Amino acid sequence: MVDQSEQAWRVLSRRYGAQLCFTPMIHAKMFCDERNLRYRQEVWSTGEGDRPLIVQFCANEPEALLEAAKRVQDHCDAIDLNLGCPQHIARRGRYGAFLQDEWELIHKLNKTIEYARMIERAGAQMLTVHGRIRDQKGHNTGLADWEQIRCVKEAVNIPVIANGNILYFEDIQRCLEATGADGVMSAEGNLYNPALFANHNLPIWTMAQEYLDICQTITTKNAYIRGHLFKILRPALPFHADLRERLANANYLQEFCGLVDELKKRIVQIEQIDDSQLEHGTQLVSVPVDENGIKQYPYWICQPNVRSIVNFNPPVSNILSTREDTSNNDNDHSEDTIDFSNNFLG
Ligand SMILES: Cc1cc2nc3c(=O)[nH]c(=O)nc-3n(C[C@H](O)[C@H](O)[C@H](O)COP(=O)(O)O)c2cc1C
Repeated sequence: MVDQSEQAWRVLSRRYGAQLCFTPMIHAKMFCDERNLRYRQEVWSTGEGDRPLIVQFCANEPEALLEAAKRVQDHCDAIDLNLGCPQHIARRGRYGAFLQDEWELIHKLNKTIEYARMIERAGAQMLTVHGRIRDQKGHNTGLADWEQIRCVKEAVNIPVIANGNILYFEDIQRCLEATGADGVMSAEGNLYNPALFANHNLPIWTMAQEYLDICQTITTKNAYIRGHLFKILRPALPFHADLRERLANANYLQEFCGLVDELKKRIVQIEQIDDSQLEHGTQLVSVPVDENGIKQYPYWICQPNVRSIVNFNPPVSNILSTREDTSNNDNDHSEDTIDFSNNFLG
């Protein structure tokens, strides 16, 4: 995840059950540019315990992809090519989901032809499929279509990782059963509750403090930290606008730590919470569920952001895409939907 699956976040996510992590998407050409070492330092760091790790690149020149891959090959377990980013910047840069229009180029990049099967024949050893089309972003995100992922899984022989709609721990098993996939990937679900894979719902301050502790030992950009804290603390921030403001302006690790402590102090006092009971991940046994299947956690517990489900518009039939980058506020829906399912299903 761009700006969000940095080393410190991966350490946290692995502690809570993530068994395989991806780096943020890295621009292969910029990564290899000796005049842009700053970019390389910003987007790439790893260390002990950060395996298995997949490094994701975006590229439209085979040579750049190869060179970038060679630079990291001793520090990771696989290289992933982004074929899913639907943002403006990807269109301008001719990468991500816009390579869907450039099969010749994909063929060159992967030595294959014919999308899912093509990618398999190319020598890809694993395929991660996000069951949304390119236009499903921003307010139109909606639900991912697991049926389409199942079709891809049936069409290829390499392991398939299913992606999309993982809000709760139970969704992992549901998704595995619905798609027949070999694994499940979560992006947004993980950002709002990094303990998703461990079936824990910790207080937001416990999770935030643990992440900040990791950042004490792994240098992490303030912008990344701010982004993560906004998501972890999200359910409580509307009630503490002053802390939201402090978070927006914080520039030192100590400031981040201070505001998380303050938030905790306030909530524990207001809600009369016995924090000692909660530190190690309480299973909230009976959480009410609304008519859309959304669990009604207290606002101080890590929980998914359900924006995309609430605004769900049924997607057109036969959809399929790879992954989407929702990190930018890109609300351009002017493009036509492109249906690749027939190519996948053969
Ligand atoms: C903040 C953010 C950054 C993302 N960055 C990337 C990226 O760098 N590469 C990629 O393939 N997908 C990226 N995605 C898309 C996710 O990998 C995933 O396909 C999408 O969010 C749907 O999965 P989810 O429902 O679990 O969030 C990003 C998503 C988010 C929320």
